[in-house]
Amino acid sequence: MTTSLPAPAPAARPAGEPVLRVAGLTCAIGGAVIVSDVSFDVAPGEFVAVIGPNGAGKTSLFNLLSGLLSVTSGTITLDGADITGASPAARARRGLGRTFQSSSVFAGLGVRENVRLAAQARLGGSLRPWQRVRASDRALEVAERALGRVGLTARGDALAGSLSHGDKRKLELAILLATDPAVVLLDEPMAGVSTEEVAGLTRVIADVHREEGRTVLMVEHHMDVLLGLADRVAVMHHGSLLALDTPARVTADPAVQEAYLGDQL
Ligand SMILES: Nc1ncnc2c1ncn2[C@@H]1O[C@H](COP(=O)(O)OP(=O)(O)OP(=O)(O)O)[C@@H](O)[C@H]1O
Repeated sequence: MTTSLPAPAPAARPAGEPVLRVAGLTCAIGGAVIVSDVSFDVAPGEFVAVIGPNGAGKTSLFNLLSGLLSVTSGTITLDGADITGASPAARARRGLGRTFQSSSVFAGLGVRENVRLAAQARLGGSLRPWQRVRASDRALEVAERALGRVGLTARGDALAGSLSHGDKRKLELAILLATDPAVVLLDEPMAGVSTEEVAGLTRVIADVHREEGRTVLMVEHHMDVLLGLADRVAVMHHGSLLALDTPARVTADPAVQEAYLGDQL
């Protein structure tokens, strides 16, 4: 049984335009500029890695994109629409989804139930009561499909809290996929994952990108994983965008090596 979520509203974005455009993005908090004049475009289906030393502004950039932090100046355009002042929920409805560094899973609920709730919220949020039963059936189908995509079908009945770190990360991804985002922000999806589980999680993320055609932006400290997945790498340093180029060019860039002060890239 296969199903898909309702087709998203037609994009306002003309063909060839970026799916995400960030222009002059700046965020100042209490006199400190934590993101400074960052501009870049992301093409539909592109995989952009976001790297940088600790405190460089990577998570803050994601918080600005997803609406958890307010923009001081600059604009964010998603699929042709200005979302700079939109709420996180409005951005999610427009197709911007994100995972968090810390786990967002309900540990006391079943694995399938966690994903079904996310699908239900997406499908049933604006429905009238008599339409909700149908939405509930469809939410279960969407949940099964998302679990299949991340390889957790067999764990559907398990309590989410009983999963290994790696499987919890897969569950977070399934929860995200159930909301059918066009642009996916992954914030350190490998954090806390055992070395043995990194390869499996990397494959799942690669599939979500290649086979599902989703645009991915990913912050990750596992550099070997990132450089293998990414079309381009954005390097943040002191809140600014230091470089944005192919993995090969970025790793050879003396300014990037300097930013890491000799740390292995
Ligand atoms: N809400 C906030 N209020 C004040 N300062 C903040 C806030 N959020 C982040 N910062 C500061 O902004 C800077 C960038 O932090 P951020 O978490 O974005 O860096 P990062 O590159 O994600 O770091 P890490 O790799 O360690 O997660 C840090 O100096 C941090 O202390």
